[in-house]
Amino acid sequence: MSVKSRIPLILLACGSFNPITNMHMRLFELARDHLHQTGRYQVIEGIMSPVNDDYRKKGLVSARHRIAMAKLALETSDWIRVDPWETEQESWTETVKVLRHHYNELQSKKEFMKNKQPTERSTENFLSSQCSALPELKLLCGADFLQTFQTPNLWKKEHIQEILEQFGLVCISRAGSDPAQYINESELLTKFQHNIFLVKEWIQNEISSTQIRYALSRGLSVKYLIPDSVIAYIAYHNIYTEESEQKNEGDLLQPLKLHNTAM
Ligand SMILES: Nc1ncnc2c1ncn2[C@@H]1O[C@H](COP(=O)(O)OP(=O)(O)OP(=O)(O)O)[C@@H](O)[C@H]1O
Ligand SMILES: NC(=O)c1ccc[n+]([C@@H]2O[C@H](COP(=O)(O)O)[C@@H](O)[C@H]2O)c1
Ligand SMILES: [Zn+2]
Repeated sequence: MSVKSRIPLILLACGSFNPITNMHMRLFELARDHLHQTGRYQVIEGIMSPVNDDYRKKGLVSARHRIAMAKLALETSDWIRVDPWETEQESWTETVKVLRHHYNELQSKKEFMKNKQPTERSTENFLSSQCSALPELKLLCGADFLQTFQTPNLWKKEHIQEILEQFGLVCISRAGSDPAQYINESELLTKFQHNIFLVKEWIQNEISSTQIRYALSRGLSVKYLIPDSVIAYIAYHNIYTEESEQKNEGDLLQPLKLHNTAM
């Protein structure tokens, strides 16, 4: 299959990014390599969508800062961008609705670009009149994210189904998580496994935002784990403190509040 006849594809990663780490950016690079190696896809854009403040996760600092840090970190990427839409909504948005939003955006852009000249931007090029099909939009995540599908009251079954059936998932391995096992254990995931790309990261790396926040709060170095520009931003605004770590302490995650019918 020539590069031109490949299916254009956009990767969307949803998460706290509190703060963004080098591994968050690696997820995109790993997923793109894997999809290109299938010979069927051409990855044209990566979108990082930080979660709304109303998600209520412990230690979640303001979206304004999380967005600013992600923008700084992604300055050196020519294909991954941060999208603030989720953070601009009045409350937390279910992930399937974030996917729907971005897909609708693509459709509107396509309509707009119909008779326009191609520009230097990759996505707009694909949306111009030369290409009839819309790009596919897939949710990008780490293996622990896939595991959360099993948590009672966290996800609606019909949402998991829509994510898998209408969009698809690209899942990067993570130490301590066995995505193949989660698929086997779930009838729904097994049914749609043709739409789940499992990507093995051979250079295992257990950077996590939580560990970064802990290190920072103890005054330890996080250099080479997150970009220098992000380290400088955190220091300048004194973002991660003992106080910020107490935020939402004891609170229930918004999806659990919304989906727990027993409450
Ligand atoms: N080291 C890693 N390996 C694989 N996937 C990762 C890794 N770190 C983060 N991810 C993935 O990145 C996405 C966003 O994750 P998130 O913002 O929760 O980061 P995190 O490092 O897991 O933070 P926290 O420690 O606060 O949970 C999720 O899909 C998560 O699985
Ligand atoms: N039902 C849902 O749509 C649902 C439930 C739990 C988490 N999520 C999303 O998954 C991501 C999880 O991020 P964290 O791993 O940082 O908690 C967030 O973007 C959150 O909005 C979605
Ligand atoms: Zn996480």
